Amino acid sequence: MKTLDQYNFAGKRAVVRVDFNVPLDKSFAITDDTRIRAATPTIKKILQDGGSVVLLSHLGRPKGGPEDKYSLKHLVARLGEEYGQEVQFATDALDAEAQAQALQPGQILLVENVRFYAEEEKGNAEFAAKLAKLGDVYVNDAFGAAHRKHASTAVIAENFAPEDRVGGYLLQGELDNAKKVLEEAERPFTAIMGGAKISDKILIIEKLLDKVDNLLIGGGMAYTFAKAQGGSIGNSLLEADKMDLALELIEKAKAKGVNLVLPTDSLIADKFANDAETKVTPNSQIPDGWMGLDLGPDSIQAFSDIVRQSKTILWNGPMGVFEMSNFAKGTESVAQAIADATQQGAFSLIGGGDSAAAVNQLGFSEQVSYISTGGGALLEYMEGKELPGVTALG
Ligand SMILES: Nc1ncnc2c1ncn2[C@@H]1O[C@H](COP(=O)(O)OP(=O)(O)O)[C@@H](O)[C@H]1O
Ligand SMILES: O=C(OP(=O)(O)O)[C@H](O)COP(=O)(O)O
Repeated sequence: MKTLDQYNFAGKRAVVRVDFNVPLDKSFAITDDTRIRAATPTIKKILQDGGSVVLLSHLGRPKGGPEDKYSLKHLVARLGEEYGQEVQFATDALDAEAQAQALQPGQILLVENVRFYAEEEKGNAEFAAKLAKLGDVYVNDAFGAAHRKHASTAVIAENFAPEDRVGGYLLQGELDNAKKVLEEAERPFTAIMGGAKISDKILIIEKLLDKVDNLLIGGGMAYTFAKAQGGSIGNSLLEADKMDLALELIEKAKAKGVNLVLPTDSLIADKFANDAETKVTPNSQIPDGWMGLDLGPDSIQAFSDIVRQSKTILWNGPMGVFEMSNFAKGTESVAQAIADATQQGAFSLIGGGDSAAAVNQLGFSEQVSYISTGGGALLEYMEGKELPGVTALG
């Protein structure tokens, strides 16, 4: 893959695929601009070389044509601030060529949501060829969408000569950090998996069993393990069809000598609400009508101790329902332990939309080594799958 520093953009018009799929509130204000800020070094480098930039992105998952709430026009003002200059806007991805051709060196054009055309997600070659006409070099910096074989993330590259296909700084940086964890992890290496569903994370957990010394499993998915081991979990989250798999994972971990740690206690609630009644019980003895919504104090202690002694840490998925303040302590404590370990020289990589949001929301973003902009993309890469967005640059 050709890197940005190997390319001189002077006099070139670069089609840059970014992942500006950012959360917007009801009045279309951006609530987390991490992905916008993460792509800025790439855009600045092109402009500083004397090139111009045509930005392509998706926003959300529009079905069946344009929808105002998914319009990238809501990002124009924020992008203008980010780059300190005017950002032009093309209201239709298939009618942007004249505007693109009129760009002068140093200018930026943002093109409307490519997913307003169904051809984008289908990876339609004709559609991709039309998008390719918007520039004379293709830069992919959309790591968060690199696991999609869509027209603008992958197929488009075929329309450019190999020397005019370039990986952006963000794409490169994400791959470097993921590789560092997978291939050069200093030991002890601890992975912390949480969140809601085992089914989403099963492949990565299996893969990690070959890599890690410690695997800590918290959050909602821990209750399927507790139930599979014969415990009572009340109304806690359960994927009943994954109980056998949970037991298999425990056996595999044993066979591979991995220290798989499950929570021993939980903070349980009598309803799924911040003002619920709460108490602490062993994870295997949750009464009917109650549900585990966070780690209990013993589990927090055990998880934090292991994290603090680790030299490489990978975290994906919150330890409880951190969106409700009364159930955020497990997630916050693990984040604190990661921050402490990082300060002692450990390398910490945070992946997954909700984990990244938790780290940002709880104020730890400056205290970890790297927060990935990819959710699914990072997991797929770590599972050993090929990322079409990266392969296409070859
Ligand atoms: N004990 C629990 N019960 C129910 N939901 C939980 C529990 N622990 C965590 N969650 C929820 O899991 C969600 C995140 O899951 P997931 O999407 O798998 O994480 P990520 O986006 O980090 O990969 C959060 O919204 C959180 O509230
Ligand atoms: O938000 C994204 O991925 P993520 O939810 O895995 O972090 C990317 O923009 C990809 O979006 P998609 O999952 O609609 O293809």
